[in-house]
Amino acid sequence: MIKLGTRRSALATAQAALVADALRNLGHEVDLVPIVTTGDVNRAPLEQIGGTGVFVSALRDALLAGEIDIAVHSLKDLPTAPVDGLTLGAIPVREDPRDVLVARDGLTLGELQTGALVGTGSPRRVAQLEALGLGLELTGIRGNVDTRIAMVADGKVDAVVLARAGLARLGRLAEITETLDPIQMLPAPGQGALGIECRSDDTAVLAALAPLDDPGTRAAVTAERQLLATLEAGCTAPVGALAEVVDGEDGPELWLRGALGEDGGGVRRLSANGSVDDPAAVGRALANELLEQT
Ligand SMILES: NCc1[nH]cc(CCC(=O)O)c1CC(=O)O
Repeated sequence: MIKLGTRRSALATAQAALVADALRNLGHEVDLVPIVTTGDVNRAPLEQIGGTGVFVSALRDALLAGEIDIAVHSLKDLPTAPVDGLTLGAIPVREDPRDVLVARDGLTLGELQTGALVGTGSPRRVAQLEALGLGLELTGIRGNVDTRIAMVADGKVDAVVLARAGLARLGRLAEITETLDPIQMLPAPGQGALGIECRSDDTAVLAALAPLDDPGTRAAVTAERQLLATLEAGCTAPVGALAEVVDGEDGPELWLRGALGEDGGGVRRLSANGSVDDPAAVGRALANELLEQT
């Protein structure tokens, strides 16, 4: 019996169900264990209560205490610092990593008028939206995906920016009015990917998780997360990153794009290629290049 810990939000529940089903299809018995985190109870802005890491620590505590055997995380919410005794046993194939616009009347970003109110609490999204110079009015919002979409329907904002992957997992792709090109809006490091965490010494669970791992996704998100770690940006800082395994002249290569919000507004963007066998090196190199430009 594998005990899978999950938060109660619709997105966390959907993601836990995906992993539970995959494990059951492989013949494992899975028990879902609900976990409540500070971020679910306290509605204050995330920056005030410790960033998106607050969603993660309760799950990690339960893992280390043996109350659960695996935790399913949105990789973009998982702090980059390793935790003693825990490891990512599997990183499954990722969903479309891009951000999307959900706007009133089917509008796209380019169709929103100057002064249109766009809801997002993410410094990464704010930095990149402002850099487009569209004169949009940005307002910090928090809440789950349903709440954010409801703010558009209720006329509280003209649009919100969300991760496409979340909408896909909640069956709400029909709400999207535009999928944003990463040239304008680089997603968060790890966006669209799940990280399945377990105890490093739990050989039975590690063996159960191994078939769920996708090496290409693991390489891509390793590069993105190393870029973030090297920038020492933490999870609420304005960093965008997107890596892909592409066919190079001498076989597969890792292609990484990075975006860094600057203090005075504006966004610095760079990209790098490197070996699929050392994705962290690609992330580190690109981070250093971005820092050199400051
Ligand atoms: N920060 C909340 C969060 N964490 C993961 C997702 C979406 C799913 C994913 O990116 O894997 C979302 C919602 C959003 O940003 O729209």
